[in-house]
Amino acid sequence: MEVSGPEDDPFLSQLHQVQCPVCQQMMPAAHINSHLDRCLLLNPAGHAEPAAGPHGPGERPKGLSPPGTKRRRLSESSALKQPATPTAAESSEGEGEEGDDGGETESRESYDAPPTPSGARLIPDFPVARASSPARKGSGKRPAAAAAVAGSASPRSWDEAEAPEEEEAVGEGDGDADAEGEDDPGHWEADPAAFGASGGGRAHSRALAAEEIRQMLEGKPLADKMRPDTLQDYIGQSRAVGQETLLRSLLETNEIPSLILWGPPGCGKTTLAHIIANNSKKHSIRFVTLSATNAKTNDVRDVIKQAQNEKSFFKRKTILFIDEIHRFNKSQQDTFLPHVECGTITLIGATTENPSFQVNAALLSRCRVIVLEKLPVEAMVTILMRAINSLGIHVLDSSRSTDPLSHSSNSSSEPSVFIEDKAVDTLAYLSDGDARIGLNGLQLAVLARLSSRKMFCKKSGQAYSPSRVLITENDVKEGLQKSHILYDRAGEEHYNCISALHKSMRGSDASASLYWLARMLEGGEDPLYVARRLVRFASEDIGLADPSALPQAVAAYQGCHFIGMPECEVLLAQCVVYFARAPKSIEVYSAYNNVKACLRNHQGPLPPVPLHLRNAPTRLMKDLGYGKGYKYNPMYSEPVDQEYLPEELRGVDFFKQRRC
Ligand SMILES: Nc1ncnc2c1ncn2[C@@H]1O[C@H](COP(=O)(O)OP(=O)(O)OP(=O)(O)O)[C@@H](O)[C@H]1O
Repeated sequence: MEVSGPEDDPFLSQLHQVQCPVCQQMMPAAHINSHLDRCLLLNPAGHAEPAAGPHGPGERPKGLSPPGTKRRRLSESSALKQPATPTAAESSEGEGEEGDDGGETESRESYDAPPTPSGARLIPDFPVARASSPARKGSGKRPAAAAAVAGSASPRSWDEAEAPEEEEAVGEGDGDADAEGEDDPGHWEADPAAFGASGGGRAHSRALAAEEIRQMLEGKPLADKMRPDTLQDYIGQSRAVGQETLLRSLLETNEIPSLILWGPPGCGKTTLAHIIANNSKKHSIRFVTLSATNAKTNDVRDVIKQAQNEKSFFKRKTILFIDEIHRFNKSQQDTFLPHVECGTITLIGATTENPSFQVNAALLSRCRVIVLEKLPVEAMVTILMRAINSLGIHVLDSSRSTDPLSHSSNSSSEPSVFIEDKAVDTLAYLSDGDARIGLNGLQLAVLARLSSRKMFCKKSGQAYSPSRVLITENDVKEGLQKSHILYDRAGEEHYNCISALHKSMRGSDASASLYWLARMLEGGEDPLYVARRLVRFASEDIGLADPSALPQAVAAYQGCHFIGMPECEVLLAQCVVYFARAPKSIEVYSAYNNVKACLRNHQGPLPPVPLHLRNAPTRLMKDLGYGKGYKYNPMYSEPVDQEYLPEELRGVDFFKQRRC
């Protein structure tokens, strides 16, 4: 059961037109959130010229464009170099195909037309530092529409400047990361002023020295540092928590129902729980975090006991967040059931697996399932830009010839670290909707670049000057390769690699099989996807040549399910090598295919089941001749001469050849 809003209905979307509060362009309501994400990139302070008027909707009157300023073209960033892959297509699905409010004369076109791969993101002229993030502040008030970036326009504030209390975390897990912060020597929280929702704060144009940036990036992963605390900074996911969704109203009135957050890795499940935690603490609700990867049933019982005490003595509610809830087995999940039922705890579970299969049906029926989607490229760009701005890194228009490194000014107010716009786009694209990969890839790319520069200066005896450093597209690709092997989990690579694995096992090449397995797992492939393929392989390619292959594959699947990555990788490796070395037989597989072909090619009605093979549980059936003449094999010491196929198929042997 997905929480949905009117924007989910394509028909209503057509009827219900809304106006963008930033650029004034009219568009279907369903597109407003994704449009705003991007429109605000162009008009961070809400200074867009009205699009309607004598020039038509979305058309900018000539001359209104600020001199020397190019507007970022959304469609271009989403087109991103590999437009044909399923990932690219998927990314844009559901988020609307609209471009921005456009610049010059093509705005209307870019709203409707498919993305064009030609242009780079347009950014301000070098070296003038300007922000590109919608979430930055610095220009005084946050534009009213900015709230809608995350689908929020509620007057009720979710981001009152209040330092969140630490979450109560039992065991280790994502929830712990937040609690670690204070003690972490490399700790740095993303400057909330740099992208907060209430105006003021660090201006994007603040120039930071390379060394300063390097120090900020050390320590915790950038993804953790950038985890938003408020719904306003929660990018995308408008179908789940956008304006006018039921969930959003419930959250805003602090009526948190029990929830199952279902979505792919890095799409914001834990982040949404973290935002709910921040908010609930303001209302004196306890928020306890457990990770099903390491929590025991006793931990759950302890939490429930404490929740009961809090409820009866202090009338205090408890929200229990369980990350990776699918890792709990059914009986562990049963532990929650009565307590969710009677309201002792409000359960929020996060899972990457389909809850219909992985969550107890009784528990599921007491929770609202919120489906979070893979983040589209545009949302990824917004998230990356938020990090880039808060780090004080400046985006460089790579189509321009000016070389920032050769710029001679030594003014300390000028930015010293730049990133190519196409590097941001590439990172957004290759992250495949996983913000963690994108942010951590960015962190590695910048750190690697800054560190190599420092090393170079040290080796060459030059004084290390935190002058200009440019992060290129290649740097981010390398960064991604280090943090995450380039692997398109939803696109062609996914199918290419699984096919290569299957063929290597079929060809009995254990070494190559391991290679393809590692390529997928290191690239972030779901181990259960690989395990499912192994189950299939066990029957299709090994079959009766080694009947123990199938139980092995099923065991590997279950093992992966129990322990998850990275521990389960060795289970898969063992199974893959076993299969590569196993004798192969396609006897059953091809015979079964022959039968299917026979059925498919059959002309006319299928032949009836021979009477002697029919069961005869009633007298009437017996009278009709059901079961008559059937020879019960165990009663015969000799082989029984009896027909089992319909009359017209007599003599067909599906193991020998296709006869139909
Ligand atoms: N919608 C979002 N808006 C802004 N930042 C996001 C969003 N989603 C994810 N992030 C960033 O990505 C990081 C990882 O996201 P998060 O931990 O919420 O993913 P997840 O869906 O819980 O993934 P997993 O299933 O792997 O645990 C966060 O720390 C945050 O910085």
